[in-house]
Amino acid sequence: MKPGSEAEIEGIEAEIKCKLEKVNWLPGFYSLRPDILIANSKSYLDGKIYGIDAASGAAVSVLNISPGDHVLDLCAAPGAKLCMMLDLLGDSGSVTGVDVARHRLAACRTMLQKYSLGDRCRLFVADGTTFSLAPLRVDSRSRSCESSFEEKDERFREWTSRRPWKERKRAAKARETMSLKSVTTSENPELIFYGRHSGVVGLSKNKLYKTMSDLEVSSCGYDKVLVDAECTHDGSVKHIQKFENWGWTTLQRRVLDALKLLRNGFRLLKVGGLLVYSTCSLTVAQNEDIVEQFLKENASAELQEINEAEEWPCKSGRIPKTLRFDPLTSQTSGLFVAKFTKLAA
Ligand SMILES: C[S@@+](CC[C@H](N)C(=O)[O-])C[C@H]1O[C@@H](n2cnc3c(N)ncnc32)[C@H](O)[C@@H]1O
Repeated sequence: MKPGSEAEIEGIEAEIKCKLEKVNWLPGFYSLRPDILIANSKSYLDGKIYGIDAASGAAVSVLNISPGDHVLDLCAAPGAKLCMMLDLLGDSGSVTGVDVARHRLAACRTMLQKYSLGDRCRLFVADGTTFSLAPLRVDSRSRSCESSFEEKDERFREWTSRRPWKERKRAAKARETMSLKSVTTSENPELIFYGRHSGVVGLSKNKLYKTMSDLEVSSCGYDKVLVDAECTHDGSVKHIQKFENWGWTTLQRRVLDALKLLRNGFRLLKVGGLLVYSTCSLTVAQNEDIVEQFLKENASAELQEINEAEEWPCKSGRIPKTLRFDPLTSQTSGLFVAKFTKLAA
């Protein structure tokens, strides 16, 4: 439930004709009978309730988002976790959402606008395995992270969905080039949304597209990173049919992509920051094997205990400190969660 809407719970129950049962292990979460459809209800359309699996909510809460955090969501679309992160962030800090699928990220933008949550958010269509943009730290605390080069290029005005004709033409051309090359690595990520307090308004393009050196990342990188990697979705009953039709090659590709996403997410994390890696797959190949390989490669990565999980209806993964939610144990979709911190080199 959107924070602040709890007071209206009786009205919401009356409207959707169903009692909301508190999920007693996850604050702010309520469960509904599976036959209740909320998508057309007024409460949903007014943004008082969202539909998000409790295990996904748990993965976000593991990040321990606090006001002022600069958060990176490397696989953001369609955006349920991103919305929850923005809700937790309050009125300082920022969330940068990245996704390689433009149409999915556009749906995410619609959701942000529907829930009026986009104020501190920016969305980029980009490949998360190579994304390199720094968070925009505009508060006095971290001014030293800003570059001091002279800016001569034009500055971003407030976001409007009605883009000037010239700008739309430029964006369409950029998309065309991108699809021709079918890689985004050498191109600037495509900014498809930014909120009034995301740090983008008033900024020059040079500054927005400034990438971070490894040295800068240690102090100016993101405070929190979520890598909710694309997987074979076999932990979700809704998607299980798709998994049956996919083969060994799909699995191998997903494993490789997930490892690359995790590596890059971790590269962009500042020292002392937290990264959560999650997938909705139940396979060891997409979960524990990746964690194991990643820890082998990264002496500065430390797997963290998820203390909250003592109260949660989930099991330990095959590697201690990792978690697995599954439909039987947790009455949620399947989800694997691992939490890392970055140690000083
Ligand atoms: C499991 S979904 C993410 C769900 C999302 N976190 C949420 O809560 O709604 C995985 C997403 O990863 C995106 N993706 C796959 N490969 C990617 C890549 N290399 N870079 C960025 N996004 C990628 C897919 O387009 C998909 O939207």
